[in-house]
Amino acid sequence: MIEPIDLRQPRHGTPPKLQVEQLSKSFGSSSGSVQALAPFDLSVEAGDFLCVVGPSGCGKTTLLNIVAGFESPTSGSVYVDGKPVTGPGADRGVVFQQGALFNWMTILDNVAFGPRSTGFSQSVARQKAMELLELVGLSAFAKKYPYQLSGGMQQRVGIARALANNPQMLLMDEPFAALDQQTRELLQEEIRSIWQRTNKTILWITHSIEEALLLATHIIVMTARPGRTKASFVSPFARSSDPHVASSMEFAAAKRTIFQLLRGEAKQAQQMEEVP
Ligand SMILES: Nc1ncnc2c1ncn2[C@@H]1O[C@H](COP(=O)(O)OP(=O)(O)OP(=O)(O)O)[C@@H](O)[C@H]1O
Repeated sequence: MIEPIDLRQPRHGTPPKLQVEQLSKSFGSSSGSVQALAPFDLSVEAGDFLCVVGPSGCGKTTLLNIVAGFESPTSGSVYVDGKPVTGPGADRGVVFQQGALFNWMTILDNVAFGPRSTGFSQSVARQKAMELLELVGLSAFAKKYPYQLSGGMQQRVGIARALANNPQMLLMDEPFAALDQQTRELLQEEIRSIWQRTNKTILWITHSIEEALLLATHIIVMTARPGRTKASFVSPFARSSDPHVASSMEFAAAKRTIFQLLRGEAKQAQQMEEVP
C-alpha cells in the first residue's frame, strides 16, 4: 500500500539532504512569460529514492535543473545538506535521458572525466572509472567509444559517469525513457541494486507510474503547469524482496491511485495547450 505523506518539511530533526523552499520558476519569452513552477516546498532525506511524476510540461525537468544548479529559481531556495545551491557541484551527479557522453573519448575516459576535473591524476581517475564500469557491468567495453555501444549500455556509462565523483545525490531525468522495455527493466534492477548498495539519495523523474512504484521510497505527483506538489506518498515496493511484487493486488491498487491523480492533471495540461 502507498500511504500519503507530507514531504514539505524535514521528517527528522537534522537538515535533510535536499530542501526546496517556496521554489518557483518563470521563463520569459518574446510571446510573454511561462510560469513553469509555482511556489512549493519539498524535503528529501538522505537515502530516499524520490520519484517525481507529473503531466507533460509541468516543470519536472525545470525542478531537476534547478537542483542540479543549471538553472536559477525565480523565487525561493534550494539547499543540499543545509547549504544553498548556487551552481552545479560534484555533490550532485546528473543523468540525462540520452547518455550525453563525449563521443571523442573512450568509455573509460568518459567516466574518468569527473575525477580528472576534480584534480585526480589520470591513473587514479582511470582506476576509479574502471571500478565503476565494473559496477555497471561494462568493464569489457572500457576502450570502446560511445557510438560502439547500444542505447542501454550508453545509459549505464551515464550512470557510472554520474557516480564517478562519488556524489551523495543522483539527479536522473527520465534516464530510461528512450530504451526498449526489456533493457529498461534490466537497468531498473541495476539502479535499484546500486541504490541499495550505496544508499545514495536519488531524485528521479519519470513518466512511468510503474517505474516510480518499483524504484521509489517516496513519490510526488505534480500538478499541471505551474507545477507544484499535488500529492506525495511513501511507497513500500522498492524495498520488497518479492520478484513478483509488480503483479500484486497492492501494486495494482497503488498504480490506480496515482493514475487517477495524474489523469486529472494531464487533462488540465492538455486544455492549457489547446488555449491559443
Ligand atoms: N528555457 C526555457 N525557456 C522557456 N520556456 C521553458 C524553458 N524550459 C522550460 N520551459 C517551459 O516550462 C514548462 C516546464 O517545462 P519542463 O521541461 O520543466 O516540463 P516537464 O514536466 O519536464 O515536461 P516533460 O514531461 O514533457 O518533459 C514548459 O511549458 C516549457 O515549455
